[in-house]
Amino acid sequence: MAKVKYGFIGAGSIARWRHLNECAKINGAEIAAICDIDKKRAQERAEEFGGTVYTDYKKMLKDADIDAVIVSTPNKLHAPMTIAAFKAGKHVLVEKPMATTRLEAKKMIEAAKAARKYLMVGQNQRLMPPHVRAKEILKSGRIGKVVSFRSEFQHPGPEGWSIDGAKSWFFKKKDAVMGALGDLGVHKADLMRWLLDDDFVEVSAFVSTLQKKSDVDDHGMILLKSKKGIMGQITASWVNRGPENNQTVITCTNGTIEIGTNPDYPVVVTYAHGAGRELHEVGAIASNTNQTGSGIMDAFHESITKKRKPEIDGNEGYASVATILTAMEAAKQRKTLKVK
Ligand SMILES: NC(=O)C1=CN([C@@H]2O[C@H](COP(=O)(O)OP(=O)(O)OC[C@H]3O[C@@H](n4cnc5c(N)ncnc54)[C@H](OP(=O)(O)O)[C@@H]3O)[C@@H](O)[C@H]2O)C=CC1
Ligand SMILES: O=C1CO[C@H](CO)[C@@H](O)[C@@H]1O
Repeated sequence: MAKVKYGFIGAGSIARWRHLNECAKINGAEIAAICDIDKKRAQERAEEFGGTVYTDYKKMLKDADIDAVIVSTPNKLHAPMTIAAFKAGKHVLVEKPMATTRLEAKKMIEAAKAARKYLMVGQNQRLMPPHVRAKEILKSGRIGKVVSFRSEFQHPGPEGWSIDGAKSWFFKKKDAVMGALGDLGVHKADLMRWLLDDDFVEVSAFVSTLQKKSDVDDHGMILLKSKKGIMGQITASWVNRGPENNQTVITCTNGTIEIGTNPDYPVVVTYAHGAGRELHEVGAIASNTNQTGSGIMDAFHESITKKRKPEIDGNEGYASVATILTAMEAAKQRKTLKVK
């Protein structure tokens, strides 16, 4: 079988540490092209991983040999680049948040349908080994039904991740549109929808901008209610100066699951009424580096080669980003809103 040829738009942090790295290790995958508006950056990546260098993604998309495209650029560019890639007949893996408005997200889904190509969204928290284990435990039914949860993603801010440090686009409304809620909260909205096998129907939220360098929110909290009636809380923040906090605690009728609260045991189950504990040693929760589970690139490649719709498709991406967009609206209006 011929190799699947991939083109990368955006050669920054996530492309470098995850997508290109993972792609280079996949049998049957070829890094055919790397595009970045910063030519030097694209050239550096191409020296390391191979591929033709582009600075204009529209030119790259004209290459008929490229089968699939990975969009990892500032949020605002996700939708136009994805739609252009579908028009050029490519499959697309787009980073989260998939879009910055509901309309854009819908147009991306329609464009995928019209092109008969796959759209996958980079909501990679679902693939982290502790989260996969927690899902298995919940599914087994041994700790009963979920009642409530809290899930947090707090780290010192994108300057530690992004290629441009404190000057990064993440802090600029014109490129990022959303702040910490859109950046980290969307991971948690997606994770919780998937873990609970449920959708959020009502939200209220608070957001603030605590750092001068940011003109988007950098600290936010959402209260959520699901279709099944589960209530929970998501915190997303770029102002935590301690170690990264990527924790989830799920309370069920027969016990509690803690994910990421104990450094030695990423998943801890405590049964109700002193009926014992389970300590699970299962890999790490990691975004840009040290990923120990299978990555999103592998999942995307598998979907293409096995001709199977990606599990994290456009509709999944839509439901997660719509939860966050509604939370942002709820915060602004100081109201509880129905997720739409
Ligand atoms: N799933 C996950 O765990 C993660 C997801 N992400 C997501 O990935 C996306 C990218 O983030 P990250 O890699 O950290 O950001 P970076 O800033 O490190 O990289 C983005 C790159 O895109 C380039 N770029 C900007 N405009 C264009 C354009 N028109 N054409 C081609 N390239 C362009 C930037 O160049 P320049 O700097 O010159 O503008 C930069 O090199 C974000 O949406 C983020 O939310 C990020 C990290 C982890
Ligand atoms: O998981 C992640 C780690 O931090 C990055 C910068 O805030 C995010 O964009 C990313 O999704």
